[in-house]
Amino acid sequence: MLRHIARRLGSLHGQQIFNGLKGISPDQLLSKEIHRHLQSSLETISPISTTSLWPFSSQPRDFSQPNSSWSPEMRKVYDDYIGLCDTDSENGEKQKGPWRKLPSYNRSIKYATAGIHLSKLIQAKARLFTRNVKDQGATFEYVVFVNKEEKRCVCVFQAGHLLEGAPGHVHGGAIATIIDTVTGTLAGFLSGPIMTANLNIDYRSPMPLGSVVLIHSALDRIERKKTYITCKVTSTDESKLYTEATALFVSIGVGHLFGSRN
Ligand SMILES: CCCCCCCCCCCC(=O)SCCNC(=O)CCNC(=O)[C@H](O)C(C)(C)COP(=O)(O)OP(=O)(O)OC[C@H]1O[C@@H](n2cnc3c(N)ncnc32)[C@H](O)[C@@H]1OP(=O)(O)O
Repeated sequence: MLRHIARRLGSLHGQQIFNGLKGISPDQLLSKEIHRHLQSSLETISPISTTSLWPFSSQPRDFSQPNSSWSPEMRKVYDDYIGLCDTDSENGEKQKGPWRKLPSYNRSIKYATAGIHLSKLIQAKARLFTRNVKDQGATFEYVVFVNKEEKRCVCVFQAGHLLEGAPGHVHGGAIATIIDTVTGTLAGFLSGPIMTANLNIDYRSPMPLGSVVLIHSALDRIERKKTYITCKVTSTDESKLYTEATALFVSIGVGHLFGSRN
């Protein structure tokens, strides 16, 4: 199917996409591309050439950029981590930092080369659960920073008013969602395409709506197809523990999503 779609796109775009897929199975295609993009800078998608006839934008929107709904606390933690990321110095040289901010799109497929175009063709109405509400600040505001060397990440998360569970506090399912997302992002970054097999959560303290918290995730171990991640959710000064979790992700070929076992 992907080759068929690429053939149609390729006819619009100088055969670029289809030629790139020759000899590669759909499984290999997305596995390779998604993994390569996650492992590399994750900064931009390689855009395919566009013509004025092409109705779609070629750059996906990064949802993990500051916006007016962010509290000063959210912005301060974000700025602190940005200060630890790769930067361009005044003389134009790259300065290495231990952290990297990951972009966040409203569909995972957008991480793949030409994924923004494929996303218009495959289940076009689908949206990532955590990025499906347009009202900024209403649900999940979050940014993930990853430290590749230490195989861990930190997510700055501001919980919006539509995430209520117990009165005035964040729903346990919403907390599970953001934990699944952050631990899954780290597992995907380290191991390529994965799915959640197991998620264990201990809720230690209620999290007030509007809270800004840190979600610390780290690799525990990798055994064959299994990637084990540990997770702690704390206040931004790390004095308060809200939640602890462990997660198991199993590596998949993309064919797994279409019913084939490999
Ligand atoms: C893109 C970036 C940004 C994107 C940012 C977004 C990130 C979002 C991340 C969210 C991800 C999700 O929510 S995913 C949605 C929720 N998850 C699902 O729907 C998954 C449904 N389950 C499945 O499809 C399957 O059961 C799998 C893939 C989990 C496992 O497939 P399988 O076919 O059973 O795997 P199999 O090869 O037999 O097993 C491999 C090894 O894992 C072990 N194993 C398998 N399942 C389990 C289990 N539940 N608990 C313990 N161990 C297990 C086996 O014993 C074996 O161990 P050994 O013999 O090697 O010792």
